[in-house]
Amino acid sequence: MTDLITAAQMRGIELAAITSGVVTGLELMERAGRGVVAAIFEEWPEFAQSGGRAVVLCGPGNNGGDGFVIARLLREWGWEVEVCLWGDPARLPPDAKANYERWCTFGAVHPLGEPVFEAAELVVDALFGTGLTRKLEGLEKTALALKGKSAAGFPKVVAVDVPSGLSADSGRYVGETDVDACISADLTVSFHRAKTGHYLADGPAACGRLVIEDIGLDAFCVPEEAVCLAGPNVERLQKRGDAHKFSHGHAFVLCGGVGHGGAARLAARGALRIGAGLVTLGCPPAAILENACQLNAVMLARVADGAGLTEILEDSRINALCVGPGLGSRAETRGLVRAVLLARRASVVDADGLSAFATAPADLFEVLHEACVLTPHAGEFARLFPDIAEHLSAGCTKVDAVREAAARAGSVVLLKGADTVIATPEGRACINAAAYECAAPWLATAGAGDVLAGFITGLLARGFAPYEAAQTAAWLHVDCARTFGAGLISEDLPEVLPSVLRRLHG
Ligand SMILES: NC(=O)C1=CN([C@@H]2O[C@H](COP(=O)(O)OP(=O)(O)OC[C@H]3O[C@@H](n4cnc5c(N)ncnc54)[C@H](OP(=O)(O)O)[C@@H]3O)[C@@H](O)[C@H]2O)[C@@H](O)CC1
Ligand SMILES: [K+]
Repeated sequence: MTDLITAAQMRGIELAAITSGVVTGLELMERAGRGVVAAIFEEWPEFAQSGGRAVVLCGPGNNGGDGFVIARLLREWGWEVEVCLWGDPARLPPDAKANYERWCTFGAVHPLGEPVFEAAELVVDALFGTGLTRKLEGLEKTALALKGKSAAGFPKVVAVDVPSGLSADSGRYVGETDVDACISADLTVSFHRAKTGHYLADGPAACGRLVIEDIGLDAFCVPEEAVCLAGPNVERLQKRGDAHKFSHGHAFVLCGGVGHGGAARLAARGALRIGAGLVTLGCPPAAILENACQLNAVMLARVADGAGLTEILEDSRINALCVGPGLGSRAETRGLVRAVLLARRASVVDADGLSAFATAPADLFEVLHEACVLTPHAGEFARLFPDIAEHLSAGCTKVDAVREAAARAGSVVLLKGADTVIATPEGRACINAAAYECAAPWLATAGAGDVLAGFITGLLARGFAPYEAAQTAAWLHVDCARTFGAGLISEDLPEVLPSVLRRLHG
């Protein structure tokens, strides 16, 4: 599992290293600068062969200090380097000042004005890193100039730690800085561990490609509350040779009325493909014929209302439920959700199952329990947790928002997006990022969320714990989309799952 940390956690690790006496701040800055230059040459090997012209933009803190190191190292490689500084050199922090003074023995430092980048092959953004605390102003002309590349794609823009303007925690532009006033990089080089902001919100688009350089801090522990990148539990996904269908559980998916069964059928298909031993679709009596015409391996049951469902759930072998996809705003929806949750089985509450409680979220929280997974998209989340959604708009990170929501709901919450965040009531959290080498643009398609709900339900039926089920399902969902590629529609997701599982089990 890849750990992700916040800016404050990174500062804590750096401080622990420096106070332990094993390394100085100056040495860490040297390692950071060296790491950036190594990453640049790895990304563009031609830059290591022949020197070129580089402009290094340095800011008023230690990010700027890294910039002075990079300028010196590039110059040693034969590059012609120009350095521009934002702010007053007399006010640089000590390590940055030491590297500023060292650079001054080689070349000039210009005030950051309107640099001319046309002739540069490389621009290094060492303006602001993890210390950006407020709205960034005055960078508009520079940022815009950098967005206009030559026909050959120059200059390449490399951000040190984070592209200036972006929050290393939330992945959003600090203080609602206009995106045009922020740097967009081709490559971002960060240190020790990726930060949550590299994967959330605007982070991936602003960072370009992301490389993490080791600066020798591994002896200093990652904090317990670190977030990780989601990954599948490959071992648990495998099935034992001696098992029969009931040992893989029985998933039950609630279905909408006539003409509204597609979403639940997609979920049911997902649950079956991911390995639930049996899957039953529970639909209103009038919709039996419609569903019978479309289903084979998925079984059918009549469910008129909450009371009818409670009767069916007397069969204790039904061990995982999915309620919400395609249920609509029928009067029965709330009753069905209540019946599902009062049965105290592992359950996924999605889509209309969540929206049904928009006017009275407390009624839902009252019956939720720790074996549930809520899978809202941003709109459903805002309806259930309006105050938390406001914090999110005000700059709180998506991780913190989902943690807060999970604590309130007393259930696992999975907030969908290209940066899906999953959290438990106790504060464990992971990000399933469809970004960088895992980008899955074709996943933004109708019904994809229904299949995800089905995947989670299927894993719950197989006995996965809720957080583990949500994490593994979310990862597989993105991997299915990436494996299928262009032209993906939701029906394809369950069908491509076997090849994804085969690859995983190699
Ligand atoms: N941690 C580590 O292990 C390592 C860290 N390293 C490097 O250090 C970087 C962090 O350095 P940092 O803490 O000095 O912060 P940084 O981003 O340079 O900015 C701080 C300056 O910006 C100013 N400022 C803030 N907002 C502003 C605004 N809107 N407009 C204008 N000014 C604004 C702020 O001013 P103040 O708020 O104090 O008034 C302060 O002067 C990190 O990203 C990495 O590159 C590596 O060397 C190796 C290991
Ligand atoms: K930067």
